[in-house]
Amino acid sequence: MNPQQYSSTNKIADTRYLKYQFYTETIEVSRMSALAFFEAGEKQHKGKRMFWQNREKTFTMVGLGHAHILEALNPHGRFEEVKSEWQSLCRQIVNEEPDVQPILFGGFSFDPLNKTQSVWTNFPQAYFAVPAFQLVIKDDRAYVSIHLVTKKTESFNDFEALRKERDRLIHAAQVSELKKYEKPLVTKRTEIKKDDYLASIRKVTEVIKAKQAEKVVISRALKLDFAKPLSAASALYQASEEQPESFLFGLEAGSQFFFGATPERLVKVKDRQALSTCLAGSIPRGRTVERDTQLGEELLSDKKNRSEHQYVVSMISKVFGAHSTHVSVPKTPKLMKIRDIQHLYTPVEGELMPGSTLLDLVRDLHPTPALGGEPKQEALSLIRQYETMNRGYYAAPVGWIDAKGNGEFAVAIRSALLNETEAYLYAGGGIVEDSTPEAEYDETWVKFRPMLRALGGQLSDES
Ligand SMILES: C=C(O[C@H]1C=CC=C(C(=O)O)[C@@H]1O)C(=O)O
Ligand SMILES: [Mg+2]
Repeated sequence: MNPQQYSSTNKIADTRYLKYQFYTETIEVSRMSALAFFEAGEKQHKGKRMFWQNREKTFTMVGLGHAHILEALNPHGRFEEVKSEWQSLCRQIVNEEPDVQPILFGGFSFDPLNKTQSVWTNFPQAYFAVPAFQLVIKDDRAYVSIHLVTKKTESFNDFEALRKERDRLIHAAQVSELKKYEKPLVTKRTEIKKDDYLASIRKVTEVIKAKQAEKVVISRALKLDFAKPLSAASALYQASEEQPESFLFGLEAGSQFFFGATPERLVKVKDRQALSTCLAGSIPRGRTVERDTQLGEELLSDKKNRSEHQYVVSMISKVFGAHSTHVSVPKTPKLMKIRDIQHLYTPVEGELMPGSTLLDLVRDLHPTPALGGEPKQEALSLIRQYETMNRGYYAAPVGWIDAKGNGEFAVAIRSALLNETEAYLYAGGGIVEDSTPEAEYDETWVKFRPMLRALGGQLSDES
């Protein structure tokens, strides 16, 4: 691979990978179910699997096993660390494949400075991996790649063993019966620190009225207990059934599995074209067409929701202005209608400037005021102060980047952490001057709905 493919302005001299060789081999295979491939790795690769499907369903990636792991330890430089390590590693690619690139998949925690004890024990501040076996389905074609990152110069035997395992996985995925996954049986549903959540909204609203911040996103968690452990494949299946019009992602870290079906793109880069989505401001769907349209119109003209949205548009436009040219931002939001909820939505596009990369955009965008607030640092410190939980990877960037610098990150909302027989679900909302705790509380219930339905935790009077 040509080292110049990456920005030549990367001045961090990284010698860590000079001794490594990064071998890749890709074959085209008959199309198969991505979930069946994920499931085929249940025994050999459990704890080290990844799943991604974009909102448009034109790109699906499944990763099984880790050829290489990148974990960033420095809370202040984690984006840089991942970026420079990935660039260095890509320089060691021995042979370039024409159809698909090796992918680095993973995510970041929402706030590395939040020290609140949490259930996210297996997830470091940044957790990325190059899969040993990578299935990519795009343009109606399927490819399986093997990746081997090694210091050994003679790795013929290792590669032979990987080919055998690849063929086993493909065969298992192609001949497996389509599994019927049962809805899990929920034995208990707990609202975590509901009173603290309501109190935090009151406090934050006061702080906003006192002009110490303009917007702060406050969230809360629900816990579900299951009669028996829920498999990662089954959780993904349920999420895709319930929320097909979203990004679908899953990231395993040992016995824990973070997954979700989010409508929100943080940023995508393809051939140096960058695209982000401003998504903030919400109202439920109506039961009839008339009511639905009426609610949509109400959302479009509601002052509080428009202000929630505008902070996001301004911030994303500003970040795009710093990293790209030809920035386009529609003047007024549209509606994004998904199964349970309607959102205000504004796409932002631009052409990356030389020297700017996808991970630079991720670093500067996260968290947008759709998940953090405005101003960013004040909002983060208010969240640390008033939100009595640790978000872990909820509301943080999860996604992928390939060896050419193309990739996409979603904002990991409408998500849950699966921890054997328990699941933690998260939802929040943008608090502005005229927010009320009751309305925000109701809004979180609507946002919990897709994951609750997927995990069988909805009450019988909820749909
Ligand atoms: C924080 C969440 O949603 C964000 C994204 C869209 C709309 C939002 C809102 O209207 O408050 C939130 O900013 C969540 O789903 O947990
Ligand atoms: Mg809102």
